[in-house]
Amino acid sequence: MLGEKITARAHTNIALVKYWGKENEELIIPANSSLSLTLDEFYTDTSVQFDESLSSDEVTLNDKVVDDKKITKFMDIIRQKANIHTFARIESTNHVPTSAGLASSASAYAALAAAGSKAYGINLSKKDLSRLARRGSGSATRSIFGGFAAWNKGTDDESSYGYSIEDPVKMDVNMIAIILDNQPKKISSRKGMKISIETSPYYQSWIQQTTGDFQTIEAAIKENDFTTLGKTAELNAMRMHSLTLSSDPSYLYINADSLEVINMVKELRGNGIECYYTMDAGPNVKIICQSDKISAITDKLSDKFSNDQIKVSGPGEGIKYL
Ligand SMILES: Nc1ncnc2c1ncn2[C@@H]1O[C@H](COP(=O)(O)OP(=O)(O)OP(=O)(O)O)[C@@H](O)[C@H]1O
Ligand SMILES: C[C@@](O)(CCOP(=O)(O)OP(=O)(O)O)CC(=O)O
Repeated sequence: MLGEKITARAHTNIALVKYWGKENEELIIPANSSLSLTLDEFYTDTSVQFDESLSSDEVTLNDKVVDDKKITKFMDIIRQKANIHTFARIESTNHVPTSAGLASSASAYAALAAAGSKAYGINLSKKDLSRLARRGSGSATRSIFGGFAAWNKGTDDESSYGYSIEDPVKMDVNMIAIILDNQPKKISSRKGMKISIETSPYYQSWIQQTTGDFQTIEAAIKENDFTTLGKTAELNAMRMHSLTLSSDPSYLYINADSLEVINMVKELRGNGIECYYTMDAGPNVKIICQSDKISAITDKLSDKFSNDQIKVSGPGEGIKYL
């Protein structure tokens, strides 16, 4: 028997308050709540169809056959919920560089959760969809929602879920991603955050600080206060990266090109062009700015980077079926 083929689209999100560390690795319960902006330019389309003639899941990612145990493990969670033990054909296309700190795992598992659950006949609310997506990759919890979204830390599977803070977004806010390297990173976020939580002597301070950053950014969104949002997001990102430096062994996602972009942002700011930077588990930098500053920033960036390395994105929408 062949099930119905279901296709879902999920956009990536970039955290303004980062998730960096798990309290429960199996269930992916984070050590802190996080908050993000979903982006319209980067997304994943995934289709799922179960097929009784298959003896294992058949997965293609960007038209290439992949053998990824994480995907099968995730599909097993869906199969268990649906009580259907048939394997599936899964086709996924990333309109975002894979594994390069541009949150491909966020859009990937949000799209797979939505397409997979529906293909196996389970209808989930957005909250339950976010709990399911979380089991694939933590940041995917937030990609179920558009605009500003959050992931409530919680303490167990039930209480650790995503929710919308504001969608559509009222604030004029954009992100400019500078693609410095589109190769998969050497230390995955999963591995990196594990080293940090286990060895950084500053980890507890991070938890305290990031709880305050969450409240500050949440209030800034409500008050349409771009300056506080940008400043706090920049600080939060660097606080996260300082955990990587203070870990044993220490590691670093920031490279020489990232530093060059960071310095450009500081220079632009010094010249009255308000903008802020954030970075995830890879060297690419994302600049947070308002619409009237985009051309001044991209002009400056184009002194050093080519046009196809510079991607401007506004707020994106939440999960949808195609
Ligand atoms: N469309 C997809 N479907 C299923 N799995 C995917 C897809 N795209 C990426 N992945 C998987 O997601 C993982 C990449 O996630 P990883 O967390 O390392 O990087 P990232 O998401 O790009 O960056 P970040 O650390 O900022 O989240 C890899 O295991 C990759 O195979
Ligand atoms: C730096 C981050 O982008 C880390 C994201 O980590 P992942 O969600 O990729 O990790 P796993 O849950 O282990 O799959 C910050 C964030 O998105 O909040």
